[in-house]
Amino acid sequence: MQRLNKSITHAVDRPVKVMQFGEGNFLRAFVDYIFDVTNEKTDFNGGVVIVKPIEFGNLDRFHDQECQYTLQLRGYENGQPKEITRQITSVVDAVAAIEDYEKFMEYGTSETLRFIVSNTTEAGIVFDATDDFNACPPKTYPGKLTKLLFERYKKFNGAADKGLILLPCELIADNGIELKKCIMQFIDLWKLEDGFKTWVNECCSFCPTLVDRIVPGYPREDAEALCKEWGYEDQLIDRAETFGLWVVEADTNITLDQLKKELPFEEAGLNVVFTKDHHPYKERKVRILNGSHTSFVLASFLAGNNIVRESMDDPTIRQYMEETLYNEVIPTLSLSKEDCEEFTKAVIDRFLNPFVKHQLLDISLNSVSKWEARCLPSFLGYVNKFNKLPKYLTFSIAALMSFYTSQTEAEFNGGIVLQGDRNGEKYNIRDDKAVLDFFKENSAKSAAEFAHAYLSNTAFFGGEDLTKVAGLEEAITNYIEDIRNRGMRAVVTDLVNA
Ligand SMILES: NC(=O)c1ccc[n+]([C@@H]2O[C@H](COP(=O)([O-])OP(=O)(O)OC[C@H]3O[C@@H](n4cnc5c(N)ncnc54)[C@H](O)[C@@H]3O)[C@@H](O)[C@H]2O)c1
Ligand SMILES: O=P(O)(O)OC[C@@H](O)[C@@H](O)[C@H](O)[C@H](O)CO
Repeated sequence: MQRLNKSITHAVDRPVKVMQFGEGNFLRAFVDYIFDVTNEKTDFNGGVVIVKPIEFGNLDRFHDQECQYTLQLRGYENGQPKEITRQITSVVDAVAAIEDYEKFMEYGTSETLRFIVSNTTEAGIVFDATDDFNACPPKTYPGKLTKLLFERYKKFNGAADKGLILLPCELIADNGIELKKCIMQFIDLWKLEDGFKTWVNECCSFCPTLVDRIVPGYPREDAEALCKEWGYEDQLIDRAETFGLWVVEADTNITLDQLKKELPFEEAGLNVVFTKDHHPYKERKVRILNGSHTSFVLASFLAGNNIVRESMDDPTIRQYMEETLYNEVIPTLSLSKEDCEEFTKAVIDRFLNPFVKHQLLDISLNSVSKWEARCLPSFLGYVNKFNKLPKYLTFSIAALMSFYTSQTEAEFNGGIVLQGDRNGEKYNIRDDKAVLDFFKENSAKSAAEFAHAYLSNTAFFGGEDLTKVAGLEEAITNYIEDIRNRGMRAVVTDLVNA
């Protein structure tokens, strides 16, 4: 069978206007789709060049099919099933920042470039004082970007119209502001000239954004049948839900009107909100949708489920999930109860999407930092507001600790994971090395010692010592002991019935 290529998709040659750091499933199902539709429906006419920002992995799959790929969006809209299968042609090239450094810089300093998007996971936007300006490229994402901007500033003699608009998609708080902060730190560390600092400050826009689309990615089970049906081979098939929302905040260097004009997403009929304040959208999404994932997924997995949809069909987990959101998360949010309840209802419908097989183990990646970012604010908000422990959010800590229980290391995708045991079946626990080392060392201890070690580890809870929360250590100790003795299914069933 022929490999997908430009002659099949009839891709049009377009100038590179967008540079995208990250080649993962999410950006391809979201940002590249958005630019693809915008190219079709408006005169935007911009290509995306994908940059692989880290050493890991290679871009052969992209080059083998001239960066073309098929995206399948599936879900329900107004009670009716909806499916969009679309050949994405917006990506015009893919380069590795390390291996293809010169080409990467060529794109970075091209006349036509105007936007930078990124999704480098929660680990990407960091300042590291050991990063080196003279390295080609510097090792961190913000370090690479600082050097790229500097080369651009030099090449165009600081021309104001050669500044860039940065649209980071990472799910961290104030992603645009954090990214700019890191760049400013690198400018100071590397003693780059004042004119450059002024150019970055005045001619580049760092727009915080919030993204929302559930992307399970490559459909392993169906890929062969799909390729047969389409009549071509595609190693980059991507699958996601039909729902998608991008909230983009204008920074002070650009007006909302100019941003809308430069990014004609509204004209293209896309669900993009341009706003002066993205915070309410972010709080609602991260605390309700992501917080819900992080609080029920580990318990659900240990209770025997494998995907989100199956968890929603499990009455015990469904009740766990709904009571967490309605009784414990929503009362801690700043938006109105009505607004939050409407959003929650929509999230439940999205979790029920029969076409999306979202693996619990995929969501479980890096759960310790996710609990801190997505659940801790609701947990502490509830304790402060009601002066008691929230039943389910408290239990979710014990579920996380049970899921992370292991002394066995294994190799996975070139890295080290811990191997958990679900009734004799092995599963991978994937997180930062320091987190895995902690659980390897502590998870075999008595329930009381394990609970004390975890809750008092302030690095896991934004500097908070959770042993100071009245009754928490005892509650977690009891849950852990109970789960060890009777298994997750029995304990979680009793929990929802209590
Ligand atoms: N999958 C979803 O449903 C979904 C939805 C919304 C947001 N997200 C966000 O997307 C991210 C994961 O993306 P994905 O699902 O496409 O996974 P992925 O593993 O396919 O992609 C991750 C990307 O991040 C890059 N990366 C990883 N560590 C990095 C580092 N330290 N510095 C620079 N780049 C780094 C990788 O090169 C890769 O391009 C997560 O941060 C998640 O919050 C995912
Ligand atoms: O992608 P992660 O690993 O950061 O988090 C897992 C899920 O909560 C997440 O992917 C959601 O499905 C997504 O954020 C929805 O927009």
